[in-house]
Amino acid sequence: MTEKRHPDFEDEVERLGFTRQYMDIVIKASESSEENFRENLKGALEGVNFKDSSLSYLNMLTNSTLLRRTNEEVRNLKRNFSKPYFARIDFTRDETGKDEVLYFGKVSLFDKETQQPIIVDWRSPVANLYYDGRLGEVSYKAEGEEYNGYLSLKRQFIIDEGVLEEIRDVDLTTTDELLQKSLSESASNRLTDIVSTIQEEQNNIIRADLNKPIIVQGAAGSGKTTIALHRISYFIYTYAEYFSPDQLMILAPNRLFIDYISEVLPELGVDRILQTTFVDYVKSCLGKPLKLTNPEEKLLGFINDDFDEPDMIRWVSSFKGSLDYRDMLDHYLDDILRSLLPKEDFYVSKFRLYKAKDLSHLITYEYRYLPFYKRIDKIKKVLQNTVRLEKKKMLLKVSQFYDQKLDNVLFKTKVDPGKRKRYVSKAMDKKAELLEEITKQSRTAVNSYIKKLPQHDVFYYYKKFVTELFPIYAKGMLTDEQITFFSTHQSGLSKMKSYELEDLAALLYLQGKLFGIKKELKARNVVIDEAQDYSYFQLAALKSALETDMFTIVGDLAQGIHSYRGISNWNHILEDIFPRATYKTLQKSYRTTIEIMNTANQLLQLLHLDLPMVEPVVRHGEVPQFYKLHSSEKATINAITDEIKRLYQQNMKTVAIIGKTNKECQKLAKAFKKYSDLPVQLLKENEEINKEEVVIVSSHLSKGLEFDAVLIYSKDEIFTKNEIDIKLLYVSMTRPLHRLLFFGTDITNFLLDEVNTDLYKMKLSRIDCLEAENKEVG
Ligand SMILES: Nc1ncnc2c1ncn2[C@@H]1O[C@H](COP(=O)(O)OP(=O)(O)OP(=O)(O)O)[C@@H](O)[C@H]1O
Repeated sequence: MTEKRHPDFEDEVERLGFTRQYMDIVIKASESSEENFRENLKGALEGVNFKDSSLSYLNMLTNSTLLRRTNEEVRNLKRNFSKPYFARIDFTRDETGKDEVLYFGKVSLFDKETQQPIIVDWRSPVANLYYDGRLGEVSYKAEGEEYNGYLSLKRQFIIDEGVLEEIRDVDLTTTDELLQKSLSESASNRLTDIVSTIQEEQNNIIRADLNKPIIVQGAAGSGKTTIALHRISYFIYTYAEYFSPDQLMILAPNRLFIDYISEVLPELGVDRILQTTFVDYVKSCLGKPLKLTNPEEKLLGFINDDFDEPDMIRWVSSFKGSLDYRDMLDHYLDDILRSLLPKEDFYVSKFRLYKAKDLSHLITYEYRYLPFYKRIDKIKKVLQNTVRLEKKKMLLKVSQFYDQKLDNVLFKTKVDPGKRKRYVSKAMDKKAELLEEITKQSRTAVNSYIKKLPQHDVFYYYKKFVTELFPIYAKGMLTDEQITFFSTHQSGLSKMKSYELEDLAALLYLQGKLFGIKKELKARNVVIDEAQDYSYFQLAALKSALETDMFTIVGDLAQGIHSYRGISNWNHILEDIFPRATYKTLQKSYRTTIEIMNTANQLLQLLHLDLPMVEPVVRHGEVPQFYKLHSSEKATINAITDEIKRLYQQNMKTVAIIGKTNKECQKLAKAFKKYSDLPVQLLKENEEINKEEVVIVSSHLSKGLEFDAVLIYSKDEIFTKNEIDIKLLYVSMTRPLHRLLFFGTDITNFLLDEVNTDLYKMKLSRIDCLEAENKEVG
């Protein structure tokens, strides 16, 4: 049922030709002036047979303006010109009994004459039939209505540079060959879109209720990042009228990762979305530079067992990420609010225009929907309005009062003229003085009144809390030992005028509650990747500051290398932070081979997490191989270089060497520069990956990335059987698409002694073999 012998092949070639010509004409119509368009069209139409369409040459000429599209649409058409669609379905609609033939691609295109779709966008509701529907009776939903019908054909196309290469009809028995083909290809160092091979379980996540948050626990390589990006694309398409892409935000673990996903964004039409990291985002929200201790140092401290009191350090980190900490801050916020309530009534001159009690009521109740200092702004406006309204009245009252007095004196004949004169002059002075006072105070009273209220920034409030007030709020909740440790820890940071990553949730939370977040930073829909490394409070603070629960949260607890500050289960998040969320899991891994996944799965079991084993999509490869390091550095580098060259010969395009920590990687990179002719790139967090070079990257930074082949290297730093190490090793082992090699002083460096021996191979490098042969000959 494949290749060029397919009976419909010629028809499909013709259809593809027609589609491309139509696209070409639309592009030209949109880009050129009317006159040029006519000229161009003559050329474009030569030899084109529009037998399938009702378009005629004349029609096209008269409709040239109708063909015009927006710049964005033209850009999309151009982008997809070489591969306009990837699939087709034949669907007979119950309602009308009509047969519909629909081609799915990454743009939509309509025949202006017949109003028939030439290409249907993969995000349209009817495309669900392709992703979800088996052949036979099927249905799909669009705008709340259900449509039924009969699906008689599902066809996939492989089109390369505008040429139809293959057709495959998918039925119940055939496996998804397009998926197999796509998975066997090599990694480009950038994520790609998968619209033509989205699987049913993934489609369910992409299209899950867009009005609800979603949390996805997905195995390594199950497509979480990819699916999250496709869901945004689907969201933008569905809500194009209500949302603009700049109201969405992607939070990625680091800059390197943003670069890694950046290629897929324009392909999916979502490149206008704000892409940032949690740290950068919080910094923008706080609006002031802040010094942050290097979070990796803490991770390394745990990895290397550097801390005197590791349990307490771990406790502080996890406490600052907990909802208990948030609750404590809520009590503190109650007290801050109390401190902001006015103590004095508001006067202009002798006139009391507002009672403090009433203003407090406004702050506490009427404006409770606003951040505290926004409420004060409101109060300011209320007072300014009141003054404006009352000013005339006050002036009048004073004038009338003194005029009356003066009248009385002037008409009292018995009064001594000298006395009267003095009285009049005094009264007139008093009147003038009061009028002036009212006029002046009307201008200044509000500002001076508001100025008396506490005016501090978020850093002041937070610092006061952690360095002074903490024991008060923590009393009864924490032990004395914990309180003392916390206070000392924070004072140390404060002395260095520094914060640590774990403080950012609290700072963001306080900022949101006290001052609010600037409009341009207030995303209405947020995607969080690698969410297992977030703390509960980080998620709660984002939700609170952004005032929305529209989050797409994807992660994998098995890769939670920051679990000392991160989350350990999704239930807590579902119950306490996002109760409206849909929860889904992805168990299939699309990245790597069965052989590599089997080995990684055995490590996963050491973690005793309540997670099922990862199911690799059926794709075989070589079992992972272990190579023993040489005693001489030079010989080791030679052996590794030789193996990498062999990998390149086997068409592995991207190769990475992963070491446990950056220190191990630095040493290796140095040795490589000395002894190897292969160019290497020691990857840093803010760098782009260079495809041409062998990437050397530390295990924690490799999270989320993928390469054709991965060598895990361990000389000075071994992976021990503690939780962080197992996770780091698991992350490293799940990066390759095709090949996994271990280079170490012993198999125990990689916990391979915990793995069935048939799941990996002990190998001698070619250089070792040669040496062994030489010895024998000798
Ligand atoms: N349906 C699919 N068709 C083709 N390729 C797919 C599909 N789903 C996932 N992939 C590929 O599998 C690989 C892993 O995807 P992705 O990086 O999104 O997974 P992940 O769950 O985020 O992984 P990790 O947690 O390990 O970082 C990518 O190369 C992606 O293109």
